Amino acid sequence: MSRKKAVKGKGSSKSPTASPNKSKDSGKSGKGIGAGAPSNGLIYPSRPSLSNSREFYDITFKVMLVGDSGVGKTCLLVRFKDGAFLAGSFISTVGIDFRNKVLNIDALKVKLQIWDTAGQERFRSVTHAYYRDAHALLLLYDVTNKASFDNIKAWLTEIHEYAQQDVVLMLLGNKADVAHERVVKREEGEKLAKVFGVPFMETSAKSGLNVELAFTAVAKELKHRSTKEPDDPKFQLQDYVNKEMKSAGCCHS
Ligand SMILES: Nc1nc2c(ncn2[C@@H]2O[C@H](COP(=O)(O)OP(=O)(O)OP(=O)(O)O)[C@@H](O)[C@H]2O)c(=O)[nH]1
Repeated sequence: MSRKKAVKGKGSSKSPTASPNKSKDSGKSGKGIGAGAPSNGLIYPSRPSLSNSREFYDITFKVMLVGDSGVGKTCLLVRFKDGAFLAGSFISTVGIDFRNKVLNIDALKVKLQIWDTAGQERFRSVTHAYYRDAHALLLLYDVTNKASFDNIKAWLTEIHEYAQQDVVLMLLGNKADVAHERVVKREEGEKLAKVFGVPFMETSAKSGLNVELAFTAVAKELKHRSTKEPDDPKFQLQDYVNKEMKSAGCCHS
């Protein structure tokens, strides 16, 4: 499969929904983020709205994929959106790209607008500008690349600097399918996540392991936060993920 990545300023040839040049959400839903929306970017249409994939939704959130170049951000998004794996030669994302997906979460249609950022250092200033609007961040490293794991601390520093304080954050160890080249143990990922107090799991864009779960868990947390009554118990993202993995029998890669 030939691969093309987003080119900042020219829109994406990879995704028909994406164009950083257009107003956010392309205005196709008539409910563009920022247009009459509260300052936190949440959109509560008075009646169900159309996402730009022409699916109705009740509420929408922005999720950003971050992490070193090559960890699999684009592949994770494509797996989630299209159920396919982008095999073959690796073409780095240029700038930023987004795609939408509507999920059914507890009787609500939740639209995730998922931003795929370029991991390369030279695009950092472009991606910084998008952090403050993100409701959730999926921070990826590659279990076959120690440097990408070691860089997680630097990514967290960057996130604390640029993202909203209450952003939903999740650490993902991607490429869990590659047993023979693994250099970061699952336990190491778990330990690091514990130190920083963030939920964690391993994923594989190639096999699909935990991909749907990662996005669903984040969508559940966001939906819970935005609809919960003061007395409602807090949604425990890590507990939810652990329970789901256990029931799917997929705790280990
Ligand atoms: N085996 C395996 N390979 C993967 C997986 N995810 C991504 N890859 C491969 O890793 C390479 C990089 O994937 P991308 O998704 O383009 O990486 P990226 O994080 O978007 O990189 P940048 O756009 O530069 O930030 C590609 O060759 C993919 O085929 C995975 O889960 N398993």
